[in-house]
Amino acid sequence: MTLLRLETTESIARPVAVALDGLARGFGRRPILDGITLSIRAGEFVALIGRSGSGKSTLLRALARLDDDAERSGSLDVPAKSSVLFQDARLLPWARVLDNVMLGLQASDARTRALKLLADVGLAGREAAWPETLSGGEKQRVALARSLAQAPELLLADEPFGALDALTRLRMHALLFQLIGKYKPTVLLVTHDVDEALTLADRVLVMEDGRIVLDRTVDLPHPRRASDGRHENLRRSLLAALGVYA
Ligand SMILES: Nc1ncnc2c1ncn2[C@@H]1O[C@H](COP(=O)(O)OP(=O)(O)OP(=O)(O)O)[C@@H](O)[C@H]1O
Repeated sequence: MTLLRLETTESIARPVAVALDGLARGFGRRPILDGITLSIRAGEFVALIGRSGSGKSTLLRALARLDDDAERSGSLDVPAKSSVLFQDARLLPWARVLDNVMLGLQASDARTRALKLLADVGLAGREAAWPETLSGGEKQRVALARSLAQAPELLLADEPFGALDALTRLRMHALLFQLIGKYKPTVLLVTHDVDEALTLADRVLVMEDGRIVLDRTVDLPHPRRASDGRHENLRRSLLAALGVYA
């Protein structure tokens, strides 16, 4: 009971990492984000789900400041240090694994840091490998190591496991959860997968037509169990918000 009260106090005290106020984006006057107001606390793990075309990637790109081509209004406050993890690992094919992870690192301890991150993702000993010799899951491990090596305050992940087989995806969930616990960035994960969102996130947002139509806290202990009744109820309400009735 005491522990519960302490955790609640801590979450209230945590500073806001991401603040959006009336954020709107469009292309050629076509509105895609329709005035989103949202705040995410430091260290919070937020999953964003929604139908295809609802605007999830557009929102993520706005947070990553990768949307110079869009018509824009509203305000956006995000941490200076953020990293983006995409569905494809986007490794440089001409650079070995270690050099891929060290890419863009300025600090004198860049090599040590990259080696540590590669060990964290289970790729110790593969530092000299070329990207083309890695499996899809291994490539995403390198991409995850590269993202975390930047010590991001905000990790933005756009369907990072979408192209992986089901078993590899489950293993990546466990790895991501473990590393987020260790490095504690704020996370926004875009996914189509309600179960992925419920396995990992503290909070799930459902997006539709450029708006957040549902914002649910996932107040369930880890590891999350689909057999838990509250888990199942939450799953159903998220699916219903997506227009799917289970
Ligand atoms: N650079 C762009 N120029 C024009 N239209 C764009 C651009 N980027 C996105 N859009 C449009 O914005 C809408 C939302 O796209 P977005 O990629 O954000 O959706 P999404 O929810 O991430 O979809 P999915 O789940 O299929 O990836 C789509 O209709 C898309 O065509």
